[in-house]
Amino acid sequence: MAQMYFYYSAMNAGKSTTLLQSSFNYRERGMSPVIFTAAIDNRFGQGKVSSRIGLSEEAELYSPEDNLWDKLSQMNSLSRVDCVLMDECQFLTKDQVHQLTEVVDKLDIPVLCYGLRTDFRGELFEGSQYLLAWADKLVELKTVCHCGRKANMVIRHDASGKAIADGDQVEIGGNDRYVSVCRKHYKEAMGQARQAAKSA
Ligand SMILES: Nc1ncnc2c1ncn2[C@@H]1O[C@H](COP(=O)(O)OP(=O)(O)O)[C@@H](O)[C@H]1O
Ligand SMILES: Cc1cn([C@H]2C[C@H](O)[C@@H](COP(=O)(O)O)O2)c(=O)[nH]c1=O
Ligand SMILES: [Zn+2]
Repeated sequence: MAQMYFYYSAMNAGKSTTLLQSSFNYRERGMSPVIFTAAIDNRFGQGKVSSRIGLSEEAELYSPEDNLWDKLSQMNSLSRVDCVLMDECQFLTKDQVHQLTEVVDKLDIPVLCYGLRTDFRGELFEGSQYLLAWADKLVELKTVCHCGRKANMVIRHDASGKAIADGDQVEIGGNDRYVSVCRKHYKEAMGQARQAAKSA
């Protein structure tokens, strides 16, 4: 029986790298994986999954209004899909996570989802919330804070490099806007950001 996996982490933990490595593993066994990424995240050009260490592959795009069951069942009827690799899964909607469970349960295709657990405010993204609730396997990918602890939180900076405590949940960016840190250093940064906002 196929399963749904959620590989989650803070930013810069190697999610895209791991996804591309899985794709390579499927292909070298003569199998056909399909890669999807969020249309909104166009940091490395649209229709591509790229890792910061230089690997890159073509990807299908998804947007919140897309029905992933319709897309994937149609693709699978034209040519067998052996595995679905989904990047930036924090941007999935609740309905789309449900559609992906249907791909696993009805088509018996493994779905491997990669994404952030929480946003810069420490709140769950919608996609991550339902993946944490419904995936068969939860796998944490780890990265390191500047202090050496596991970095499981993400700080967003403004243009001048100051940590921000509030704002829209979604803002596309990379190392220029975000840094992954441990919970202790996240709390310190948020305390300073709130203090600065009060005295401004
Ligand atoms: N196989 C690996 N070996 C060593 N470092 C890695 C490996 N994969 C990723 N990294 C490190 O992780 C960083 C982030 O990789 P990336 O896949 O872009 O992360 P994410 O998708 O989680 O943001 C890279 O810059 C590199 O420092
Ligand atoms: C923390 C946080 C992140 N985002 C965005 C920033 C990036 O475009 C992606 C995550 O990229 P990754 O390196 O592949 O993990 O998500 C956001 O919109 N809001 C946030 O709070
Ligand atoms: Zn730390």
